[in-house]
Amino acid sequence: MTREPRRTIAQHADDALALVRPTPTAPVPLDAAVGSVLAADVVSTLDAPPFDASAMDGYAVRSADVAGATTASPVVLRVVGDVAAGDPGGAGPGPGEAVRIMTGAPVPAGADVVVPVERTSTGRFAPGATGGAPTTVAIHDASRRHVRPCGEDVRRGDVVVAAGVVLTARHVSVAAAAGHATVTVHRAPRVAVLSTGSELVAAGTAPGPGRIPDSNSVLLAASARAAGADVVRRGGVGDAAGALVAALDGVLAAFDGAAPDLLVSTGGVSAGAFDVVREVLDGASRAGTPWESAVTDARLVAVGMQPGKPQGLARWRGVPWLALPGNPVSAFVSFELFVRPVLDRLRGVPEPRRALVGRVAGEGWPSPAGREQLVLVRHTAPDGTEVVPAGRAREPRPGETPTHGSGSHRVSALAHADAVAVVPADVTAVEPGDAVRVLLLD
Ligand SMILES: Nc1nc2c(c(=O)[nH]1)N[C@H]1C(S)=C(S)[C@@H](COP(=O)(O)OP(=O)(O)OC[C@H]3O[C@@H](n4cnc5c(N)ncnc54)[C@H](O)[C@@H]3O)O[C@H]1N2
Ligand code: MOO
Repeated sequence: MTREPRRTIAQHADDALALVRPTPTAPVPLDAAVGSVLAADVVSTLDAPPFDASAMDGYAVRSADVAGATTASPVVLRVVGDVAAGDPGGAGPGPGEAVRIMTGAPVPAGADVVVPVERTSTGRFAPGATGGAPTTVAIHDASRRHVRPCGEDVRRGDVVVAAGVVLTARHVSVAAAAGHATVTVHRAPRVAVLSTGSELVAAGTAPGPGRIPDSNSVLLAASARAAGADVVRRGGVGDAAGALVAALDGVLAAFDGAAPDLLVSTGGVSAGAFDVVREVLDGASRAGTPWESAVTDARLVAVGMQPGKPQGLARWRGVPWLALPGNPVSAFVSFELFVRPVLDRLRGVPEPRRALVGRVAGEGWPSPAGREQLVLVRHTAPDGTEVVPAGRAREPRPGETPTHGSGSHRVSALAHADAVAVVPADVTAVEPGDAVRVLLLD
């Protein structure tokens, strides 16, 4: 029997990350850029505001005219014009004069104060232009300026959004305000997801004897898509090397002929007689086969973790390939620990690893010696710090013999978890009240 090299989670994550580089960059319209990673700083081409602008609907006046105006002792000015938002500005008030001005309009030359309409004898503006309105106005209070100075918020040349962020609606709105119609982003990673196993049937199909629904390819494809990837999915590849080789070659052309950036498979990596991914990756089995030269950098490893121990990585005709185990919870934690950081690196995230956060165990549980344990947990209160094992759809009934092991087949817990606790290898029991570190799930 050959023993696989034993790796820690951190080592295997490093090995996986080393397979990929960020995708190429290109300018993309703002509406299409949300969710992508910004590849170049957004530098403002404009001042914001681009001119001294009124912050209020009111009258633009000269401060020297209105100093000390009060309701009891107002200053009366002659109204000589209008300036609305979008007007270019134009002639300002002379001494003893006021110009009606609207919020966002450029403050005309000569004026340096805007008096809100409520602080004047007008009280409120009727809709429409000045015609017919009073030609004088009494100013009751000009103690505040209500002018937004040019460049107060942003100066031309300022970096308004820094490279490396995952763009949201907020970021692209700032890019628009800064004068841009496009931003430069990394291309979405192209990811092909394959699930292997002759027992698998497509979701929604009645399984029949010995068969089960293919939930892993749904999980991995949806997870990759939510992480910003373009995804093709090939579910239920049969447990024969030829079928897997054909499926791998098939997905190489599935993105309109462009090569994927990453292949992710589940199943077939452990010790079974029909573990087809192992067969294709394993050097001894590969020798002399038609796919011998298609596989490079292949490693089948035992990672010191539970669940998720058997893992593979390689390149298939040069394309990075992460081979995850088939048990559903194993596939899930493998995605979070190994695939997600690889996707993040591909799409240009500068720090592809997620930080763990501190929580408190609300219940205890046993943990295997010598392996890091990944436990699906849930918070007991929405904003709380206490977590408990996420559980599953139902507990054993009286008289039922509970199964042993890590429970990596119990798919239903995935619907209850909102975090994964990462228990160090030297811990053999988590006690209620213990500090635990968790990976928060989206
Ligand atoms: N003799 C040994 N047997 C096993 C070992 C071992 O070290 N020695 N390791 C166990 C561990 S740990 C794991 S994890 C599994 C991983 O096995 P594979 O990656 O080869 O996965 P499969 O055998 O194909 O499947 C395991 C399990 O998961 C179900 N499965 C597979 N694919 C899907 C899918 N797409 N959707 C839903 N469920 C899926 C499959 O039916 C099996 O029940 O190996 C242990 N065995
Ligand atoms: O390590 Mo396996 O992934 O126990 O279930």
